[in-house]
Amino acid sequence: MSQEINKKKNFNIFKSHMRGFMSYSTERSATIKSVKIGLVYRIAQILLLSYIVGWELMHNKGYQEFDTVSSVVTTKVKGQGFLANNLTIETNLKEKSNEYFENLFSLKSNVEYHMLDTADYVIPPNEYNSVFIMSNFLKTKQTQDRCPEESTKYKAICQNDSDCENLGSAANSWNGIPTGKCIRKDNKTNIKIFSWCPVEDENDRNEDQLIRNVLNFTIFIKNDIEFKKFKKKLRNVLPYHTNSYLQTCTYHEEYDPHCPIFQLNYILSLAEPDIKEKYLMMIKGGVILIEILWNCDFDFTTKCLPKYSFRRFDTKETNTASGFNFRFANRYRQNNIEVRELYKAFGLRFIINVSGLAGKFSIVPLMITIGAGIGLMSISVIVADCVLLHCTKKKRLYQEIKELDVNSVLEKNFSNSVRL
Ligand SMILES: Nc1ncnc2c1ncn2[C@@H]1O[C@H](COP(=O)(O)OP(=O)(O)OP(=O)(O)O)[C@@H](O)[C@H]1O
Repeated sequence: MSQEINKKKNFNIFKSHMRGFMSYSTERSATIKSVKIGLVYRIAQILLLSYIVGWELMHNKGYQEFDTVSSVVTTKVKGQGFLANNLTIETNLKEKSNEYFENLFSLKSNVEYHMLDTADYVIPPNEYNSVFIMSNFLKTKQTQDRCPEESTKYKAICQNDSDCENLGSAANSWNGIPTGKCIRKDNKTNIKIFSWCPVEDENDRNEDQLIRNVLNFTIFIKNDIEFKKFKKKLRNVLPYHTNSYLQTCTYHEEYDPHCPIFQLNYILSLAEPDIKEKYLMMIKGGVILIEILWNCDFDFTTKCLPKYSFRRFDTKETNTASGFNFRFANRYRQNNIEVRELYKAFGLRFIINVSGLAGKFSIVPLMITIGAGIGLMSISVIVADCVLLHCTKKKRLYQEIKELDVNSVLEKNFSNSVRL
């Protein structure tokens, strides 16, 4: 008995599923004369239309196809740097006034100078999308020998030879190999090492290691770009930029925004507005990003001009690991002994970053934007339907009209005709 009931139940479920599956809903148009619904519908239409035309078509240039920039950058630095003899820098730099720093880097009439040019202070001479200008350095003439380790190194100071044992990993950052002995020099007793001697001494810093006049150096940035899709090649050296023009112009945001020659002082004043920080950067080193932006619209013109911006990339002066420096050495033989001049170079690393996007009218993106816009317009119907079916007094009636069940109408009509 119960088996038969179950069978019947399953058959009924199957029948209702089949009825659902075998039904078809078709669109039906119903005109509702209501100011409120009409207003909601039109406002939704206007908003969508202004979004499609204003934002997608006009602002996002939905009628254009785009291409990103491919670029090559080369640089050339010019300017005369000077080393002044026998003047010392004071150590408490952070407490010094701006005038003190200005004095350090400016030229003075009463001192003897040693001149440096681009081949001396640009290291290495040529780099990809980057240039390093040395503004300060520490030079140590060295030979292979045994000498005291620098006092600032961890565990480098000793009292007697027994202190030279069990150094562990402390000696990893040292200048040479510990010999296991102490050595006394200049009223200090330090561990003796086998190394390039004498070792570099950070505390022995003279003003003559600062390169004066650095702020007046100029960088010529030659930037060639290409938008492959549009077969367009452009450069930041413009047709009216003659050699004599390039030798005299310097970039200025307002007065000469297209001159590709940049004065260091101008770049630094935009990248680091704090004057003291600017000078500390030249003493301890720093990194500056030069951004070149090519945003081009080739609809009505084939011309396009770059925009430059400058910002400091490294973190400002902190007590640990601030600044930017590296070492290099010049080697030669003197009296048949190998000698090297070790340079610890501090300076400004300029990184040049080129980005850009070009757009040009094309029928395909225009059609895609219009098609997507037409699709979006149906949202206005959804909004009006929502208000109609859920926020009006006659919502039940509207729901019935909207979701009309044809079978029930047919049944009603049939019973009416029978009655007649
Ligand atoms: N950093 C710079 N500051 C000022 N002028 C520059 C700078 N770099 C190049 N110039 C000048 O721009 C012009 C074009 O430079 P480019 O390097 O193409 O030619 P160049 O004849 O090899 O230059 P040069 O021999 O003077 O280094 C030259 O007149 C050059 O002197």
